[in-house]
Amino acid sequence: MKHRDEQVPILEFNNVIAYRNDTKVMDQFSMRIDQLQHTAILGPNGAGKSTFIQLLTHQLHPLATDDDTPPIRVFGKDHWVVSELRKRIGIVSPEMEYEILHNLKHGRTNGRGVVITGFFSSMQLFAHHSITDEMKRKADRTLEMMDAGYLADRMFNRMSTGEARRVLIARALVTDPDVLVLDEPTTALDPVAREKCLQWIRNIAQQGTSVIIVTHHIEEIIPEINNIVLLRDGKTIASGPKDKVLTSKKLSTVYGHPLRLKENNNGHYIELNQDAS
Ligand SMILES: Nc1ncnc2c1ncn2[C@@H]1O[C@H](COP(=O)(O)OP(=O)(O)OP(=O)(O)O)[C@@H](O)[C@H]1O
Repeated sequence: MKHRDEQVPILEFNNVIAYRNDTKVMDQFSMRIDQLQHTAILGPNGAGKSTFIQLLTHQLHPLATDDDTPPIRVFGKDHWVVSELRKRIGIVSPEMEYEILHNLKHGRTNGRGVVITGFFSSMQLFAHHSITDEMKRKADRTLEMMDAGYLADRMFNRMSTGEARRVLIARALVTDPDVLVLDEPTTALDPVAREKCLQWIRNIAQQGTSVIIVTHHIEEIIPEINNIVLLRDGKTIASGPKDKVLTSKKLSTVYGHPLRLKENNNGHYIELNQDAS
C-alpha cells in the first residue's frame, strides 16, 4: 500500500494558458484530480490532450499568471526536478513508443532493458547508467505482473504492438509511481489485445495506483474511472463525477456533433445521431 497525503491533490491546473509556437493551445484550462480518483480526460482530435501531457511532464510550460498563483501544481508542488517527477508519474504514450523504437535503431534493447530505462527516466540505456541486479529483478517482476515475463529477453523491435504496449506499461510502473497516465492506451491493438490491455489497466487501478486515461475513445473508460474531464479547444467543457459529466448532451458539445451515449456489458460507447446535420 502506498503512503500518501490524501489531502494533497495529484494535479491542479488553474486557468492554464499555454502556447505551442505562436498558437494558443490551452486557454484557461482548469481541472483537479484528487488522490484515489481515476480520471479520463476526454476530447476530440486537436482538443489539447497531448498538450496536457507535455505540460504535465514539463516538456511545455504554461504562461505565468498575473498574480503569481502557480498555474500547475503536481502533488501540491509547482516546482519539480523533472527526473523525480517522472518516477512518481508513469506515462505511456504513442510518442514514447515511437521514440523508444527510433532510439533502438542505434542499439539493440530487449524488454528488460526498455523497462529498466524507467529507472533513469530516459528513452534508452547509456553507458553511464549503472544498472543494479535489484533493478533487473524489479524489471522482471514488473514484466511478470503484466503477463510479459517472456518478453524480458526479446528485442523490443521484434514485439507485436500489443506486446510492446505491455512492456511500456511495465516501464511506467517499475518505479512504483503514484499515478499512471495512459495516452490512448488501446490505439492500434486488435480486439483481443485491446480487451486484455483494458483488463491490466483495471487491475492496476484496483491495486491502488491512480489511473489517468487521456483519450478520444469513450470505450477506454474502464469502470474504475470515477472522474471525467471534457476538453475541447484547450478549454474545460465540464469536469466532475462520471455520472454527472458523461452524458449524451455534454459529449455532443465536446465532440461538436449530436450523439447518444450507450452502455453495454463492455462499458460505454457512442452512436452518432444520423438525423442531425
Ligand atoms: N507544434 C505546434 N505548433 C502549433 N500548434 C500546435 C502544435 N502542436 C499542436 N498544435 C495545435 O494545438 C492544438 C492541440 O493539439 P494537441 O496535439 O494537444 O491535441 P490532441 O487532443 O492531442 O489531438 P489528437 O487527438 O489529434 O492527438 C491543436 O489545435 C493543434 O493544431
